Amino acid sequence: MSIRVGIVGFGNLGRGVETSIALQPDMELVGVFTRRDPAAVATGGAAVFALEALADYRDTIDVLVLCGGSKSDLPEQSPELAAQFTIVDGFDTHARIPEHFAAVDASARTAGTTAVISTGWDPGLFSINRLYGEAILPQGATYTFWGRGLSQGHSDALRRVPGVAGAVQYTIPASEAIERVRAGEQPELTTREKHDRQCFVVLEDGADAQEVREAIVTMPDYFEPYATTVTFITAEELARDHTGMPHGGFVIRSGESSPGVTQTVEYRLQLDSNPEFTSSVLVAYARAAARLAAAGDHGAKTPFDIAPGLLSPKTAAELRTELL
Ligand SMILES: NC(=O)C1=CN([C@@H]2O[C@H](COP(=O)(O)OP(=O)(O)OC[C@H]3O[C@@H](n4cnc5c(N)ncnc54)[C@H](OP(=O)(O)O)[C@@H]3O)[C@@H](O)[C@H]2O)C=CC1
Ligand SMILES: N[C@@H](C[C@H]1CC(C(=O)O)=NO1)C(=O)O
Repeated sequence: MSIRVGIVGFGNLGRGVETSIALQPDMELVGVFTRRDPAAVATGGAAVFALEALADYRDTIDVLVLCGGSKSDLPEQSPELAAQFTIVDGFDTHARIPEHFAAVDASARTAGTTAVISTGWDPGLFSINRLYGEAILPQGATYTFWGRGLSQGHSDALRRVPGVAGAVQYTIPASEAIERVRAGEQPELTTREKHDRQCFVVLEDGADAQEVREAIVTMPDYFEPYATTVTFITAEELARDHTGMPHGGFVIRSGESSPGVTQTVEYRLQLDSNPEFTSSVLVAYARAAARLAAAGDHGAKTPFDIAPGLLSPKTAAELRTELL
């Protein structure tokens, strides 16, 4: 029996989820549900429906993959849709994950659904590797570096600023900080000492550039903690120079298992396409969410709560013989 999937929101992630589902032996895509006019949304072949039509699909969709923006879509959509469906989201406003979890958990427990939140790569796979490092090497230091690459969450946050017609954000890691970490110094590094953020913004006609710049650099959680630059460009330049979405980074845990015995754990990603990779993670967690829901394991989950085997289309017996 295939897992029947719905996509909510059709942007970079939504397109990636459609592509990823086509690669899965045990999944089928029921359709895309959008807040826009369905006729205006071009998919790779998937049927498109108005978001309001979702209520008619409660018996024909096993799990929804929510592809909205974390700045303002998911805080509303995830709790709302968890009241009707098993869902997966990539909510990535780290400072607000506890409150997002609480809101989604209350909704899912009341409805008897399962909701996997904050999966992807960070939060997500990087979070899991930070946990492994700290559980295995209690004496040590953990570091996370991203980029240079395009952050979808920060680009989405830029696009939500009044007066912004289009935007992208690149994350730049501090090479000196990386060198100190790799040298085993275990330095104390502030947020500002690890990354800079470069924003490229297209203004709406009549928007005030200084007001937009100020709204960006002071934005809590996203830009305020960082050295952030804002460059205004034309829509033509955005379309010509900023369509690729490569990214990547690494998590490193350096610690001592006994005095003088240093152990280093590193997990690295190098991504041609941030959205296609993130979508692939969301789809694997959609499989886990559907299985947890079928087993009656309801409420909100983070990637920490989910056994890795649930992500695989292989049976537990196959995993024991092939991957253990
Ligand atoms: N955990 C992780 O590691 C990661 C998390 N993410 C999260 O994924 C979120 C979504 O990223 P991304 O897909 O790049 O965001 P997009 O801006 O591409 O899409 C967000 C939403 O905007 C709407 N939209 C898309 N295109 C248009 C358009 N042309 N006109 C009007 N509305 C549009 C869609 O909703 P609708 O169809 O309803 O209009 C869509 O769901 C990010 O905010 C980030 O938080 C991303 C990467 C990694
Ligand atoms: N959630 C991020 C995924 C990684 C990238 C990132 C950053 O560049 O700040 N933080 O986490 C994204 O939206 O791309």
